[in-house]
Amino acid sequence: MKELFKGEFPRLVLFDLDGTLLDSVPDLALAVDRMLAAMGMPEAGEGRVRNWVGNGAQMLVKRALTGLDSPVGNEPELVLLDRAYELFLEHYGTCCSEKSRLYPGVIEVLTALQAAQVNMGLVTNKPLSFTDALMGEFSLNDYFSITLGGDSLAEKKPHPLPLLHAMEVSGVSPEHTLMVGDSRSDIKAAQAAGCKVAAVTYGYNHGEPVARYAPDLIIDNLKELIN
Ligand SMILES: O=C(O)COP(=O)(O)O
Ligand SMILES: [Mg+2]
Repeated sequence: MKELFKGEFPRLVLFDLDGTLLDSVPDLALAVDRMLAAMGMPEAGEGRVRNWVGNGAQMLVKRALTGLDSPVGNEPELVLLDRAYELFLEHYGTCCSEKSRLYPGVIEVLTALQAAQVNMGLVTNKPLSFTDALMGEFSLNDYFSITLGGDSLAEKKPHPLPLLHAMEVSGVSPEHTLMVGDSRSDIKAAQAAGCKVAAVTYGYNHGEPVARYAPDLIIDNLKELIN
């Protein structure tokens, strides 16, 4: 990544959570399927849920209720959505760290960047309450000076607001900032915020290759950031 910053480390690295640091789909699928079962609907399964993660919990629930990747124009009824969302929150709260695991190299990379005095932030679309719980569970808190969830601000990724906010709070300009994520939302948010973006190939990008969104760097393993 240093090649993107004139041979230096960036001053600020913003990480996405789901699909970038944490393989969270097994537990998200568990909660979605428990929600669907409670509503008398057929289960979706991990394979389909994998394509539905990345735009926040509300959108995940909408996709699960409609079975559609893009439910815009086919919105579920509000009472149904409210009930389903409530059930999802309840179930995910009980299982969010059951099968989820950090990807290989995560702690090594965060430790190396911290040692190099790079400022780090976590910018996820996951609701903040679950984000906080998972960060505690996986001992991630000490690495990040700022954590933003999908419900922390008025907009979430792909809107640039959370990235711009993290930069402002950290006192670092876009030209010295790198976003690291797994989906088109991360890439689009970074491009709109004017910072560089590295995309991992192993995460959840709605079944599309990340290259389609032209990130500045594509990596198969997080450790490539520090090599
Ligand atoms: O949609 C989600 O909740 C996951 O969000 P993230 O990939 O931004 O961490
Ligand atoms: Mg992600």
